[in-house]
Amino acid sequence: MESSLCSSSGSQNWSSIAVSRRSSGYGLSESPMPKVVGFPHQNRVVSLHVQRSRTAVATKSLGRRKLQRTVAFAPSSPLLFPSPPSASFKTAASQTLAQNDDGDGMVEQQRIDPLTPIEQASIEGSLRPPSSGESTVSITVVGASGDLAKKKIFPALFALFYEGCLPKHFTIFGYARSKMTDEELRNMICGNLSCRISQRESCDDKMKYFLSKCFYHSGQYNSDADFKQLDNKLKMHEKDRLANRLFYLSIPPNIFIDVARCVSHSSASTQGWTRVIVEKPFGRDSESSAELTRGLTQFLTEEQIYRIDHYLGKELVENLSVLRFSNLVFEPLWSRQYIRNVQFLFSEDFGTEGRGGYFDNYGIIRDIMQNHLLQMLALFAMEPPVTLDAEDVRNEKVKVLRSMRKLHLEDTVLGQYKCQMRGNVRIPGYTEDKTVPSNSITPTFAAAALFIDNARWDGVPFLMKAGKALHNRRTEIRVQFRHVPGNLYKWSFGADLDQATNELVIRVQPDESIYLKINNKIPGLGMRLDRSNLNLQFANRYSEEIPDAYERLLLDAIEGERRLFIRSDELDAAWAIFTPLLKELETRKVAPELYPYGSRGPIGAYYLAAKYNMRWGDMNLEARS
Ligand SMILES: NC(=O)C1=CN([C@@H]2O[C@H](COP(=O)(O)OP(=O)(O)OC[C@H]3O[C@@H](n4cnc5c(N)ncnc54)[C@H](OP(=O)(O)O)[C@@H]3O)[C@@H](O)[C@H]2O)C=CC1
Ligand SMILES: O=C1O[C@H](COP(=O)(O)O)[C@@H](O)[C@H](O)[C@H]1O
Repeated sequence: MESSLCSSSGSQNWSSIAVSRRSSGYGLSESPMPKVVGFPHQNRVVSLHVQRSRTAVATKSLGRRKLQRTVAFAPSSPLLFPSPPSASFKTAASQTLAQNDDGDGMVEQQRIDPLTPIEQASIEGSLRPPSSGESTVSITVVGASGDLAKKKIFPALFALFYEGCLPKHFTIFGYARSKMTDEELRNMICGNLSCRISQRESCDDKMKYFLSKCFYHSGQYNSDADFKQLDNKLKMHEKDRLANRLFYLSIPPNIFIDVARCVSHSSASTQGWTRVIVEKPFGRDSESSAELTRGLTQFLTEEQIYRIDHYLGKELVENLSVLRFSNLVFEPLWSRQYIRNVQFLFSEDFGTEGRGGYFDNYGIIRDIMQNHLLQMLALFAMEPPVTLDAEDVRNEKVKVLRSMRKLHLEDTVLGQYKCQMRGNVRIPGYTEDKTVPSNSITPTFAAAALFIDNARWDGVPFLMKAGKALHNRRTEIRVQFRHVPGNLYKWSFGADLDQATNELVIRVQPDESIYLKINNKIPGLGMRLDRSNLNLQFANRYSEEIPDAYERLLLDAIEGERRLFIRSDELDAAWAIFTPLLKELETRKVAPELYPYGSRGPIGAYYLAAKYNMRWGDMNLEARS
């Protein structure tokens, strides 16, 4: 159980990897006192803080969730968690380093990179171990006065604290230009905090304690002096402990680079790690995305940048690989041989209310398809990774994204919602939003047919559909299987054999579930067939509350687990698929088809599916609940 994992005794000891050029790379568990190991690495020193930690045991090969699984199977096995680790483990870790020194292209290239200020500081700092032997994590939410911070980030941090997943020593800072006292920040946060339904004990006490660890600093986003003041405040809280710092950039993208510079120059940890979570949008197309990456990497290493896509933190997206790779009934079917098409569906039953200013500059393709749906597609379609390590998984994602055909207009349908009457109430259309230009042609709906030109998926349409102001709120992956060859019961389906195809539905939200549509005999003396669902509904099966995506991702960032964050080459590959279409839309000023608020979207989407001889799974009668 996740909750028991975080609450268990080891949760307050943290591993710290100071200047490792590779993210989840090297972790050793040794003694209660942190040690600093310096590795001469040609002209530079790569150093590791080696500290007693449950998570630090073999960090490279055992991620948190792998540990979790191990705990679940053998909770009391002393062999699984040797403490201190065996000599053989230490040797294995040293060999990893030696191998990297010798032949690894990535490290080779890094040898000639100049050190960033953060690295320089960290390297210098790492030669001065902290005197107390303890470590602390400081989390600064930049853009703390904003919507995302209020609704998602602070509540997720509290949930982690509530579950015992934050280390013993932690401090949370809000940073933004708005003037606010610590108390005002706490008042702003507290309305959105909630305790897990399953375990409400000491809820009020925990909230009070958590709020007492939250502080606020007001400053400009481009002011080194303001970030230096933040640094001083952080130091007061960190005392003489080894300080690790996480910055969450919950701000508009045009100020990402200013903040990265200020963090790097004025607020980076000089001893422990410094990591920066960056929110989407990561650019508007291939060029602007590459420019953003170039800007950020002037001040941060790629390993310090955690590009967040909150869909990767959703329970059923995380479950996708488990479903596929650990079930014999699915794994062999996962190819063009058995799968006819795959659909990635996103719908919201509300418009862009309140976010029209942001949205109009991006549109639904950039807001949902290029990131959330494409990330799910990559996880769905990638080849089996060598291990579940971040780099192995991300390598496979990059490969499958690079095998995808570039998207063009003829395989796309665009829509924009218009006003609709509900009884006597008039629900305004997109362009009636005051923050949206009245002649905007930004799509609030899009459907697209994508293809992966590799051996596994050749010819299989991967359809995406995403829209705002539709009839329901739902995110799903639908896998439609091929017809059964020579189906003995085909007479019972009439002319429409499509009625008989098996369909696997992974409902990401709401009402998380996985169900498989099968053909079944209706009980009785006759022979009548019926479509039924083998249904795994999470709410019925599991009593645990499903954690919010931001909880998982924040915890991963604190632990240095990078698997669910987007690497820069992955981002490049993702933009390469959509940029030609986005350019085409801009130059040709393609007008979207209007659809009424609360409807099922433009009719054009049906024709797109028909072009590939398929139907949208969410349009079947049985999917209409
Ligand atoms: N809200 C959501 O659901 C999602 C948001 N995102 C992304 O997360 C980030 C934060 O989202 P959200 O909280 O909604 O954003 P906000 O627009 O609320 O911005 C956050 C804070 O940034 C500061 N800010 C806003 N505009 C500017 C500006 N032009 N120049 C300088 N500072 C500015 C404001 O703080 P102050 O004035 O106090 O400095 C504001 O409180 C954005 O990048 C967004 O795209 C991603 C996914 C979902
Ligand atoms: O990133 C975004 O996601 C939300 C939808 O997230 P969900 O977790 O509520 O499904 C979307 O509303 C927003 O437009 C987009 O920027």
